[in-house]
Amino acid sequence: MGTRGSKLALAQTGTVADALRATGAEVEIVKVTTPGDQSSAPIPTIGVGVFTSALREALQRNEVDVIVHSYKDLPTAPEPGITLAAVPPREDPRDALVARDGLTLGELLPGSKVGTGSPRRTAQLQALGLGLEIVPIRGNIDTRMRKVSDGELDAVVLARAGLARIGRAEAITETLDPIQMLPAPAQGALAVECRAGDVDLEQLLRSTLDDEGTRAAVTAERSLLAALEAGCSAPVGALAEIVEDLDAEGKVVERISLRGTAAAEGENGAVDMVRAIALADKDQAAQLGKDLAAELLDLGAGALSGPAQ
Ligand SMILES: NCc1[nH]cc(CCC(=O)O)c1CC(=O)O
Repeated sequence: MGTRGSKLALAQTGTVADALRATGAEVEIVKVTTPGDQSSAPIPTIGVGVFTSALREALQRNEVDVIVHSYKDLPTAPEPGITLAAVPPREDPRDALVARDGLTLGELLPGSKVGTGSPRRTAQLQALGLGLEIVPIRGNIDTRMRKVSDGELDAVVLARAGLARIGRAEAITETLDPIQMLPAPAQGALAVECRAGDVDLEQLLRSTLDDEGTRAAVTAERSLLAALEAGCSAPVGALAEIVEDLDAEGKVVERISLRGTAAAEGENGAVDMVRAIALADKDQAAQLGKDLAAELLDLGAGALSGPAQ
């Protein structure tokens, strides 16, 4: 099983390995270095797939048989020769604030320095109108949090799932409500891949690890992202949830509710975030994402150009 060497990647891969070992399978973990780990340039500059393509190459070269990614780091285009074998149950998808002195977002004074390297988080933080100063940062989770404990920043925004997986959830001072901050498409979910054609392994991975509800939710979110033709660094947020609804006969059925947000040009060229929500049957996840993307485009999403939005 191939993994990046970061604490987060090792924790994620370890969870998947343990689930497989519980079925009696023998698993060996192999570390693969990716250009995303070696460069400290901003992600929007070095491009989508920096964390994932080296792992996929190791898989294609038969150096490893299974790879585990943070699903949100995967490009939206499918990779020939590689199969998404399983999407395990998702962690809490929300973003989290790690602030000094236990502060929440609303308690941060105007001019407070909040660190994030994500255009999506930047745009949504600015849209809150709190007068926060957004400071671009990169590095692993520990490096980012250290900027708060060192006093260089007042707060950082990180994925709750990443903090939970490396055992640092206690540092969270506020879990951000999706009404304020929609997470990245597929945030908190893992993608487990193997070579297409490795059918026995694919079957084992799917039956052991796959979660149908998570798969439907991330399918909707990523279909929205793909339809907006945005990479992982673009300010697109999406969150799908499986909800109970009543059908025409009054019977309880499960549907998918999808919320999305994307950047649009506001007054005087400012970045505005437009938002929309839609509901569909669970087997319509991909179409739901496309429909919501169309609605966001109608509202003005995508009016801005350039790669690093
Ligand atoms: N882009 C980096 C990245 N990729 C996955 C996670 C966290 C885990 C997840 O979202 O599943 C993170 C760190 C973060 O956004 O705080």
